[in-house]
Parts: sequence; structure tokens; C-alpha cells
Amino acid sequence: MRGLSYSLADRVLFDGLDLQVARGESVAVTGASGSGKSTLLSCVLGLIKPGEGTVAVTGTPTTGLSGKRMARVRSESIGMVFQFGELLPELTPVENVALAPLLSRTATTPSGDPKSEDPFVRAEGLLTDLGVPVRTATSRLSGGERQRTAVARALMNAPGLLLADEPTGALDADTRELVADLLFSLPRRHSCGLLVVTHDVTVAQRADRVLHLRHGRLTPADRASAPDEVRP
Ligand SMILES: Nc1ncnc2c1ncn2[C@@H]1O[C@H](COP(=O)(O)OP(=O)(O)OP(=O)(O)O)[C@@H](O)[C@H]1O
Repeated sequence: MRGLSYSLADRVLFDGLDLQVARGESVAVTGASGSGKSTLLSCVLGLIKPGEGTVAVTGTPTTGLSGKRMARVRSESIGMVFQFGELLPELTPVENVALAPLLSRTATTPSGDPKSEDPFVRAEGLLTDLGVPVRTATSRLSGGERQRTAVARALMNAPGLLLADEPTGALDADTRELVADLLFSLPRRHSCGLLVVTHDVTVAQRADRVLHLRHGRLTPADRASAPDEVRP
């Protein structure tokens, strides 16, 4: 993201913000409630158009893309982990993970060979790798198992960029540690960039870089020592 600016009706949210996340790297963004962390991810996902500035995902400029082409960038290049997992309880864990590529028919293997691997086989492999029981109902999974299922789903398209919005926010302390360990191991294991937004400083500190969002800009967290406030 380069020179990103975005305003709400009553205040400036981003004011010439810059951010680059490399493959193999993890970056955590912290900031006060309402500072714009989730909105930042929405700009990367192309769900919100910035007033000024540019966004590129795995080298593809996305700022001016049509909805259809942006949807393709999302399905091919981005994986997303939400705070509450957002799994469908009616489906099995394997079905939850395989669903998006089955619907969009854009599943790729890590080597980038489209459709060369059955989504169900890949989903089961990822879940097994992440320690999720595959022969159980989704509704019976523990909180940590649900989030690991959500991580497996985000990895299905072998994304160049993983986004996570408060990925441990709904977990107890022990489970949070396990899921955070897993999440921050992904950039190196899967050769993707990881951008995490979180309130949780103990989670953020695991990232290669921690940035603080304040007054519409990102600064290294250790330099952001003044108390936070949301600027009117
Ligand atoms: N659809 C919307 N329309 C108008 N304003 C919005 C919309 N979505 C979010 N906002 C506002 O944008 C600001 C930033 O919201 P955002 O969710 O990005 O903050 P955040 O830093 O992620 O907050 P939190 O840590 O509480 O989740 C907030 O003031 C919020 O009320």
C-alpha cells in the first residue's frame, strides 16, 4: 500500500499510509479501537476503495480493478482468517475448507498448477497437517480446532498474502498461544506474507515487524509510546 488515504464522513482514517509485506514475512498492526485496523484489511481485499493511493497484491495493482477482477485476485492470491472462524456448522471440517475452491473452481496447488489436486484431498491434507480431526462434526470442534480449520481454509489457494483480523480474539489464553504459534509459522512454511491486525500485544510481538496505526499512519510500535486517541 502506498500513499493510502481514506476518510469517513467525520474524520480522516488513513493519511498517506504506506505498508509493504514481503513473502515469508509477518507484520502485525496494532492500534486503538476504531483506528482503522479492519478497514485497512478491507482496502487490501478491495472491499473499500481508498480516496488516494495505490494497493498491489502479489505484484498486481488492485486499486482500479473491477469487482470481478478483484474477486479473482482475492480467490487466487489472498487467504483470510476472521476472529470467529466463520465456519459453516452444517458442513464437515473438510467441506468447510474445500468449499471456496469447489465453488470458484480456482484451486491451485502450491506449485501453482490449477486444479491438479482434488480440493477434498488438499483440504484433508491441510487439516491433518494442522492437527484438526477430520472425521468429526464442525460443531464439535474446540475453539482452537475451529481456528485451525479457518487457517487451513485460508491456505487452500496457496495464497501469496494471508490476512488475519483478530485471529485469536475469541480464544482462551492457552489456545491463543497455540493458534498464534501456528499462524506466525505460516509465512516461512508456505512462502506467503502475513498481515495480522490485533489488539493483543502478546500476539503482535510474535511478528517480524509490529506497526502501530495512529492518526492515519503506521509507525514501528516501539516508537508509538504516546497514549492512543481516535482523532476527531
Ligand atoms: N461501513 C462503515 N461505514 C462507516 N463507518 C465505518 C464502517 N465500518 C467501520 N466504520 C468506522 O470506521 C472506523 C474504523 O473502524 P475499524 O473497524 O476499521 O476499526 P478497528 O481499528 O478495526 O477497530 P476495533 O479494534 O474496535 O475492531 C470506526 O470509527 C468505525 O465506526
